[in-house]
Amino acid sequence: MIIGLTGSIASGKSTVSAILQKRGFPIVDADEIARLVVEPGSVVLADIALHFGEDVLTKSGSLNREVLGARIFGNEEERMKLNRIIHPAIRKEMSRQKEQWIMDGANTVIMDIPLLFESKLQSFVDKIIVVSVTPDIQKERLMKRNRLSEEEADARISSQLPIQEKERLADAVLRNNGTIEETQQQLAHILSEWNAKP
Ligand SMILES: CC(C)(COP(=O)(O)OP(=O)(O)OC[C@H]1O[C@@H](n2cnc3c(N)ncnc32)[C@H](O)[C@@H]1O)[C@@H](O)C(=O)NCCC(=O)NCCS
Ligand SMILES: Nc1ncnc2c1ncn2[C@@H]1O[C@H](COP(=O)(O)OP(=O)(O)OP(=O)(O)O)[C@@H](O)[C@H]1O
Repeated sequence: MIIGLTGSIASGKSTVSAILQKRGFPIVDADEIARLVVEPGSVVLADIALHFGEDVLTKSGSLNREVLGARIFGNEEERMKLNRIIHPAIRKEMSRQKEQWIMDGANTVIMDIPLLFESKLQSFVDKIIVVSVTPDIQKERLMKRNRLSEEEADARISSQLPIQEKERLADAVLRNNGTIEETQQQLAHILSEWNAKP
């Protein structure tokens, strides 16, 4: 079974994915792949520099994530431009890793994809878990983790589908407002209902 793990920015996907990894589930992580495909020397990074200018690169030639983030969050045209450049490479590598895990005999593969609904990737997966938080907690955790102002946090949150919409499209919703232990319990319940084993 392929389980899609999604949610909103800073709702707790990586936290849940770390719990799953500890329990032995193989993880395909779209954020990690997004970093892999822009490594110095890659075609995708060259393409980004061509379309966004050399100032999105650091002196050593790697991607300056802070600069590019500030350019795309809050500017829909720029964000779509980046998505068009980087998403095909991310999708290709996600499929490759998934196939590899299946060939290696995994029963269940977890695909952690923040933009699963926005990018219409539902057909990649059999079941979808949405990790959800209330808007206040989400903003607070995002501002703290990324050291963002309220305005910057709002720009990132509003670049994605509203969390309520994602909840409606989910097979299961994990409410990550409380402690990690509470989240862990909800997760165990979902996995046992689906009989999902690594
Ligand atoms: C703009 C970049 C360089 C900013 O890097 P930064 O280290 O600040 O953020 P990071 O990559 O850790 O992403 C954090 C979260 O932001 C959200 N996010 C990232 N990219 C996007 C996007 N294009 N649209 C909407 N939300 C996004 C996701 O929820 C993600 O989990 C980076 O996010 C990026 O390369 N984005 C494009 C790739 C992408 O769409 N990634 C999302 C998963 S496919
Ligand atoms: N139940 C919880 N209690 C307290 N803090 C939490 C909880 N769950 C997650 N956090 C914290 O909230 C922040 C966001 O969580 P996490 O990074 O897992 O979200 P994410 O959905 O993966 O984010 P992104 O979309 O940006 O990749 C992190 O700093 C994390 O440590």
